[in-house]
Amino acid sequence: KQFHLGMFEIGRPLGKGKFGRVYLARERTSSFICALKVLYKSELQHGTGVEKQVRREIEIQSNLRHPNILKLYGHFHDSKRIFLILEFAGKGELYKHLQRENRFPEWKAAQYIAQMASALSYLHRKHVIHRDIKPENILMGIHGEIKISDFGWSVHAPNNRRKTLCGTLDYLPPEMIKSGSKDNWYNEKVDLWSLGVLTYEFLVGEAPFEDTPIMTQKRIARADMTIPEWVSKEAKDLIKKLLVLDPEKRLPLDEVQNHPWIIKHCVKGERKSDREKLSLK
Ligand SMILES: COc1cccc(-c2nc(Nc3cc(C)[nH]n3)cc3ccccc23)c1
Repeated sequence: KQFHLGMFEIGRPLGKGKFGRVYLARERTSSFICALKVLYKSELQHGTGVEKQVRREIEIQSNLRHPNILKLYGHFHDSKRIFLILEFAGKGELYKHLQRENRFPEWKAAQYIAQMASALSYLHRKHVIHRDIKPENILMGIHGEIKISDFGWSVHAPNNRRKTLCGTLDYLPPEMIKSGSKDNWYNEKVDLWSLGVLTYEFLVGEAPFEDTPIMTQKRIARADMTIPEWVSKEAKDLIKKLLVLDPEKRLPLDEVQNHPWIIKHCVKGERKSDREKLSLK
C-alpha cells in the first residue's frame, strides 16, 4: 500500500518525541484515526545510528501484531521528512499517569506487568529484544490497556550495535553496565531485568537504583536495592526474581505470567469463590 501526506487530515500535535513530533491524524477515505510521527531527515544525520535506528524501528514494528504493542501501519517520506503511520493510543504516555498518581495500586501494577510480560513473550518468540523497556516508552489505549512503543533500541538477531547511553541509566541491566562481553547485550534476558525495574517503579513510584549516575551504575552492578516493607510479599518475590545479576537466573516470562502476584490480580472473570471451587476439584 502506497501512503502519502495528502491521504491524511492532520489534527492537533500530540507532543514531541525525542526525534520528531507526533500528530493526531485521520485517513481521508476510511476516516481511520492514527498518530503520525514526523521525523526530519536533517535531524537524522546520514550514517549515524539514528537513521539506522529509524529503519530498524520500521522494519521490526511493522511486522508485529499484539494488543500490547503499538502498531506501525506504514511509512512514507518526502524530500525533507519521514512519516510513520502509528496506532493512536487514546490515553497517551504511561509515565504521565505514573507521575500524576505517584505510584499504582498493586492490582493496577500487576495488570500492567501481565500485559508487558505477554508483549515481551511475543517479542522474544519472534527473536526481537526491546532493550529499552521504561515508562517513557509505554502508551495507554482508551480502555487502559498498555502498548509498548518506540522500537528504536530493539534488535533482531545479535549484531554489533553500540548503545549510546542517552537518557536514564535506571533501566540498564548489569550486563550492559559492565564493559565485559557484549554478547550478553543481545540476550533477551535484558528485557527481564527491565521488567523487574518497571514493576518496582510502578509500585514504589521511583526506580530501584535511582541515584547519581555513578552511584546508579554501582548499585545496578550489585543489584543493590531495598524494597519498602509496605510492598506485598508476593510483589517483593517477583521483583527479587527478576532483578537477578545472572541473566540466566532471571524468572522466565511464562513463570512471570503464572506468578502468584499476577494470578492474584489478573485472573479476570471468575469470582474468588469459583476459583476456590476450581482449585478444590
Ligand atoms: C511528549 O508528549 C507526547 C509525545 C508524543 C505523543 C503524546 C501523546 N500520544 C498519544 N497517543 C499516541 C501517540 C502515538 C505515537 N500513538 N498514540 C496520546 C496523547 C494524549 C494526550 C497527550 C499526549 C499524547 C505525547
